[in-house]
Amino acid sequence: MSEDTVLVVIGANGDLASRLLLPALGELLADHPEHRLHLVGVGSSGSTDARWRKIVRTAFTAADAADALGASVLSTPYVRADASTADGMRTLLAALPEGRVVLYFAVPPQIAASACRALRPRDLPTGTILALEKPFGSDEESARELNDVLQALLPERQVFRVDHFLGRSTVLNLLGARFANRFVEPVWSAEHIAEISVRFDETLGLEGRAGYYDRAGALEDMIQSHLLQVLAILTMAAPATLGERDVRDATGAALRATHVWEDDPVRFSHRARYTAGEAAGEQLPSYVDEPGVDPARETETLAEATFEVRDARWSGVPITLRSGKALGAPAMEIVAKMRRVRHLPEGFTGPEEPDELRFGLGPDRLSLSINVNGGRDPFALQRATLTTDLGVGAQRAYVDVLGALLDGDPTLSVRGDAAEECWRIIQPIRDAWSRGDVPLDDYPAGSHGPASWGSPGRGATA
Ligand SMILES: O=C1O[C@H](COP(=O)(O)O)[C@@H](O)[C@H](O)[C@H]1O
Repeated sequence: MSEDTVLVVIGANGDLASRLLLPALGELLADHPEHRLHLVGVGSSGSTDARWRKIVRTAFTAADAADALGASVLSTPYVRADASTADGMRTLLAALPEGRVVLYFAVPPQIAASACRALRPRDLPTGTILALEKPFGSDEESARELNDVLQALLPERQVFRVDHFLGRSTVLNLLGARFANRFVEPVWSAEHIAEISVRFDETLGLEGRAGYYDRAGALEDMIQSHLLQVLAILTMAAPATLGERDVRDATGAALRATHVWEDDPVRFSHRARYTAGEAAGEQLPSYVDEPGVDPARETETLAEATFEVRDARWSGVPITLRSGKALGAPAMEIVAKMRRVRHLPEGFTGPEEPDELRFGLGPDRLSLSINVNGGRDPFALQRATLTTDLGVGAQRAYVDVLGALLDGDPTLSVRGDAAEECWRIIQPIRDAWSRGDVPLDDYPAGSHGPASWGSPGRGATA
């Protein structure tokens, strides 16, 4: 029989644990009752095993997985320890039951980093896995320094830099759509694709997260992390296998080749923040009036930037990444716009639009828009769009992340070198913004962004 897992949630009393991790764990265990685990809660404040078990039960019940608690969870001890100190980490490690240890840091990244710095390799039971949430470091240098700390503790394949977008079903579907279709794979290059846009417009505002978000902003919160991972999957060369090494080598190579379009962040990046308005039926104050926001920081709530993957497959294709909060409608999708046909036979009437392949990132769907004819006017071109729902939805992202963690498979977590690259890629934009070279525009909450930006995904014509 395989060893039991000791899943240690550091930050047991926090929002991430109760809102995302525990419901996802409940779902995972309901689907995979073969897992056996001790679920240890760790917090710096006093609590009890019973109170922690209640948090777990509430989250499992919300996920319709209450039975999984009795079936798969062997125990739910709570340990009081300050994980940011060496003493705290030792206290918690000494209190763990026997089994394969997975330490999940559901705490602010500075605490996770201090905890890792406080550890010595001999403190960690053989085979321990560490899971860290974003942001991983705060720039390329600090990410490298943290990677060095981790490398001294554990082999890379035991470090999970969690990016839940890599568990989103549409993002996973990109692999199948790209590499398992003869009519996609050969045309997935600059020769046939004119531009790509990845957009993640949310209607939600700050949701009380000023403490984190006001320091991060949209560029770091979404583009540096999730959307660059999506870009990597969209543009990577075909891996020989879906094994951890092949996939992460390929995404790493794509990121290493990625640069701001024309190396000109002043022209090819934009930032803005919301003013008062109504989004998703909720009245929102101006971002600067949200509780906890420091107006002097000039944090953007909407960011857009265009990149190029400078390799033989992609040079010359603008790839625009955009994400923001408090926008008028959710718009979450990847759009690959094809080039026009080399020669359109004379005689067609009607507009010939570039073909488009769209991947919806919520709802998750795939749609292909092409030109056809044969209607009442037999040679008039018209648009036909074929759409299909895909996958199981974004809410499963953490289920897949946790499943991979319990299976010890890091394929869909961010490798150390990729984490550093993502900071390197956005650094010229951060520099231009902090010099004040790119204006901080504004947009009313509930609008589609600053009117002067035009339509998103306009790529290198920006
Ligand atoms: O990591 C984050 O992602 C969410 C969007 O992802 P979703 O799966 O919750 O839709 C974003 O709202 C948040 O600001 C960011 O930190």
